[in-house]
Amino acid sequence: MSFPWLKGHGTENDFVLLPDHDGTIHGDLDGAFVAALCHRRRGIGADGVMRVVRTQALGEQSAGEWFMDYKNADGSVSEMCGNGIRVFALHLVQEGLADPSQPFVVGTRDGDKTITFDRDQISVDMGKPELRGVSKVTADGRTWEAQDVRTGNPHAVAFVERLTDAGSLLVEPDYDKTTYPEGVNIEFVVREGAQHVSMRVHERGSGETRSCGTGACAVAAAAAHSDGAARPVTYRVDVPGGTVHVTWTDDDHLILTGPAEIVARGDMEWIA
Ligand SMILES: N[C@@H](CCC[C@H](N)C(=O)O)C(=O)O
Repeated sequence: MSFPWLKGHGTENDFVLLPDHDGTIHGDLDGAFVAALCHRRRGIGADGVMRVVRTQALGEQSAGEWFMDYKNADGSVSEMCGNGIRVFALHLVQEGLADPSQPFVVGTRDGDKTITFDRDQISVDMGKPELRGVSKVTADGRTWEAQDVRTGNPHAVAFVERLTDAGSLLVEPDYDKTTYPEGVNIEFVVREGAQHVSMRVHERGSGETRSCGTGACAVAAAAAHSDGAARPVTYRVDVPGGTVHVTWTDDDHLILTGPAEIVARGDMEWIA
């Protein structure tokens, strides 16, 4: 059986999109199938998969018609993906399923997210960050303190001198399993100037990726917190795949702004 699919990315965090509007094609979106699709050698290759499905068809609660059913490259479920939701929103707009002239809502496992288009930039209201305590992360034989930040999903943010300090990131850095029993996305951050940082990330369920939107939000919140910055404040966050901006508003919301691109579409027959 063939089914529609698309490939897209947001600052090179790349995704396979599976339109399944009524939830009749992909069942529960099997984790093993997602992992096979995402494999960089044996599959299509991606950091994650997003099923484009009606909220009602999944039985989820959302004010939005469309729900981002997101899974990581290893098939595990995550609550939220900041780059993915911009790609998802662009797809809805390109297919005439959402109107970019006004804000619209997309449902996620982290609740409803409001999307706003401004030419080639897409903004997502990511909600309120939660800054918890500090734990430790270890990579390439070195250990740093890391700020625990929740931006819908868990993050450990470590400020380092150089992005290369974290080594190859081919293996998952060590982290405090008591603080993060559900696993964690780990960001290594360098300060580049006032309200300007750069980062690398090792994502839970996907390994090192070229960008992470929820991670950029966690990094901006951790930097603003340690700077004692007055709100509203905007941080520029450089990632290996480009640049995003994060504004921490007066009313304590993080707004993630960046690009998105759909690069391919077609029908697929998965025969593996
Ligand atoms: N790349 C994403 C985050 C995807 C989910 C993450 N790996 C997790 O397991 O929480 C982003 O852009 O936010």
